[in-house]
Amino acid sequence: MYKIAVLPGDGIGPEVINEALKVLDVISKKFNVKFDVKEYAFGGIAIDKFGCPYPKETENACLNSDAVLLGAVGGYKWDILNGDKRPEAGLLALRKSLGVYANLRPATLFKPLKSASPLKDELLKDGLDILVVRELTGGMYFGPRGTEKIDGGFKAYDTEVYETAEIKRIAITAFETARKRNKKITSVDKANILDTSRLWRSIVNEISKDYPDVELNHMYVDNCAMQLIKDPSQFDIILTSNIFGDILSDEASQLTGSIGMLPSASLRGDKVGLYEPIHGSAPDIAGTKKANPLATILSVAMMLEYSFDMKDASNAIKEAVNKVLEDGYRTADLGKGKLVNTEEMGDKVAEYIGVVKC
Ligand SMILES: NC(=O)C1=CN([C@@H]2O[C@H](COP(=O)(O)OP(=O)(O)OC[C@H]3O[C@@H](n4cnc5c(N)ncnc54)[C@H](O)[C@@H]3O)[C@@H](O)[C@H]2O)C=CC1
Ligand SMILES: CC(C)CC(=O)C(=O)O
Ligand SMILES: [Mg+2]
Repeated sequence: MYKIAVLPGDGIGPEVINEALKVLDVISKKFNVKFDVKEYAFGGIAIDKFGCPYPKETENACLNSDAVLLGAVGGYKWDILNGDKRPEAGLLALRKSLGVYANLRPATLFKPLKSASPLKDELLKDGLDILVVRELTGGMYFGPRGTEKIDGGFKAYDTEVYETAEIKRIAITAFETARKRNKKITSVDKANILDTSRLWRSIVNEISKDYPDVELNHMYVDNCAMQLIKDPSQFDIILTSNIFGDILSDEASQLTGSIGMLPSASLRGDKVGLYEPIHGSAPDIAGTKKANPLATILSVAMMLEYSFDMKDASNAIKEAVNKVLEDGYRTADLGKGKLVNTEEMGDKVAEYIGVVKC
């Protein structure tokens, strides 16, 4: 029996989580594994109910679970709040409390979605399979920040801080992962300007000495943003900092057809893993049944693989997603096809996994 703390969150979060749980239920029956699934308040909804985005009860449940499955947080309603009072601050606190420093974001193009990608056919002939390995518990989002009143207005600052140990461990994750993939890493930084990036680069170079079989190159982040569109086939693993990984993975997602396709796993060695789609709470489409649940469903596939060592079950989900897309079913973000809403897409994946619908 695996204990899963589920944090639906805000906006489309609960909508996509419903579909992910539908799929998990089918997996439970097909693979005869029990999941103890409990939902907890998190994000804006927790602010409304308890006055804080990451209540103690939720934190205890997450720390005592085998895995955490998250929808998304945030929304217009809470945009007037500042700093630690915001739903997004709860997200940072969750990641920090679990210590999940390694955020794996696979940008994979499912073949049936080729026409939904903005890339030309010749750039997609070998498909698209990039893994962004993003440092998740340090850097700009966790450095000192503040706003102070000064003559003539205000002064606001955010600070990027990285220590050797933080860079070492994420670099090791990337090199170990590279050995299981195509042995190629592009480390992305801004070492022509930032001290943190120069430290990043020197430590990545140092770690690379232990992995002579893995090809390493370095690229500035502005160039990387451009190269991703120009020729994404040059990338296999992109190893980068918290803020750069956040931005580049949203960009990479678009090459796969939609941000609604990208799952993620946030890991820390053998500790509790956190699984979430890379997208946010999409308040612009919340309540319209337009949300694509596949990123969250694919996050369940990552959970099965990384936290529960259930590779067959994980593959069953990925194959079902591919088949559903092959048969032409599309949520609105995926372009032309047999238009389905959020629930219908979840139903289709559940059905295609090969168990009687429940
Ligand atoms: N992990 C999390 O909980 C995250 C939360 N946020 C929060 O989410 C809120 C909205 O942020 P945005 O910048 O608009 O980013 P977003 O990722 O929520 O949405 C960006 C665009 O992509 C679309 N989109 C996102 N997910 C989709 C899906 N599954 N299916 C179809 N379309 C989808 C949205 O409709 C929107 O047009 C903010 O409060 C933000 O802080 C943003 C990113 C991550
Ligand atoms: C809302 C941010 C704190 C995080 C984010 O955009 C992300 O992790 O993708
Ligand atoms: Mg983001």
